[in-house]
Amino acid sequence: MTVAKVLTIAGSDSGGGAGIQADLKTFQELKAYGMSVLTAVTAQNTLDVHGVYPLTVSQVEEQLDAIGADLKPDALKTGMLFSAEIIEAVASKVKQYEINNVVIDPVMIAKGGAKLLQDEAIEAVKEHLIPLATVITPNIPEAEAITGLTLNTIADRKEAAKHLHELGAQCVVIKGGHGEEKEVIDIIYDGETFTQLLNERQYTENTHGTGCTFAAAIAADLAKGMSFLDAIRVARAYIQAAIEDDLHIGSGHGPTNHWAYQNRRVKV
Ligand SMILES: Nc1ncnc2c1ncn2[C@@H]1O[C@H](COP(=O)(O)OP(=O)(O)O)[C@@H](O)[C@H]1O
Ligand SMILES: Cc1ncc(COP(=O)(O)OP(=O)(O)O)c(N)n1
Repeated sequence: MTVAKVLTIAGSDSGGGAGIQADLKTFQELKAYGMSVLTAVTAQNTLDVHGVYPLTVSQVEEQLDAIGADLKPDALKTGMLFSAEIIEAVASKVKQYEINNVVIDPVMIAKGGAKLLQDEAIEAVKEHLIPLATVITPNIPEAEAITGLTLNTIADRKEAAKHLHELGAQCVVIKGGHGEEKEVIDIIYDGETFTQLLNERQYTENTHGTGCTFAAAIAADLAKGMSFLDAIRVARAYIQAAIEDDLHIGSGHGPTNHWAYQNRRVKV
C-alpha cells in the first residue's frame, strides 16, 4: 500500500477548530498521513484569541529538517506563518527538500480580529511564498491585502485572481465565504480558465476554521495524486458537509464537523 504523506506548517489552535488541529483532522478523514510543523501557539477558543506565541525561526527550521530527512511529504499546506522571518525560512526549506504540491492558505486575521500575520510580512508572502504555490486559497480580505485591490464584484475577484497568478501561483482560489451573495461563490483561476463553484450559503455561526479545513483537504487529495481541479472540487464538498452538519460546540464561532463528509459517504 502506498501511503500519501501530507504536511501542515501552521499555528496551533487550542480550541481545535482551526490551525494545525483542523488540518490534521482533515488529513485523517481524507486518508492521508498527516505531519505538522508548528509556527506558533495560540491560546484560542470559539470566542476569542487570548494570546499568540510564535516559535523561533530555528525551532521551525529544525522541525522541517526532521521531516525532510526522513518523511518527504507528497503535499504541503501552509497556514498561519506569522512573520516575514518564518516565511523566508519555510520557503527556503520547501526548496531545499524539493516539496511539491504546495497549498498556500495566506492566513492573516482570525474571525475574532486577532492578527495571525504581521502587517510587514505581506511583502514576504508575495516574494517568497506565492511563487511556490501549486494552489493559493485567499479569502476576500486576504486577496485584497495582497493585491491592493478592492473586491466588491465577481469581476473584481477575477482581476485579483489574475494578479495572484502573475505573482507565481499556478492555481488561485478566491474563496467566497466573506461575500454578500446568496450562494457562496469560490472562483478558481488556473491561468487560462475561470471556474466558479457555487454552493448554498449556510447561515450558521459555526464557521471557525473553514479556510484551514478547505486548504488542508486540497493538500490531502493532491498528496494522493489528484489534479488540482479535482482536489479543489472534493475539498469544496468536504467543507460544505462540515459546515452543514456543524457541531454546536462553544458559545462563539464554533468549529466545523470534520467527520461529516465521511459520515455521508459511509453506508451503514
Ligand atoms: N456560510 C457558508 N456556507 C457555505 N460555505 C461557506 C460558508 N462560509 C465559508 N464557506 C466555504 O468555506 C471555505 C472557506 O471560505 P472563507 O470563509 O471565505 O475562508 P476563511 O475561513 O479563510 O475566511 C470556502 O470554500 C467557502 O466557500
Ligand atoms: C492557529 C490558527 N490558524 C488559523 C486560523 C484562522 O483560520 P481560518 O480557517 O481562516 O478560520 P477563521 O479564523 O476564519 O475562523 C486561526 N483562527 N488560528
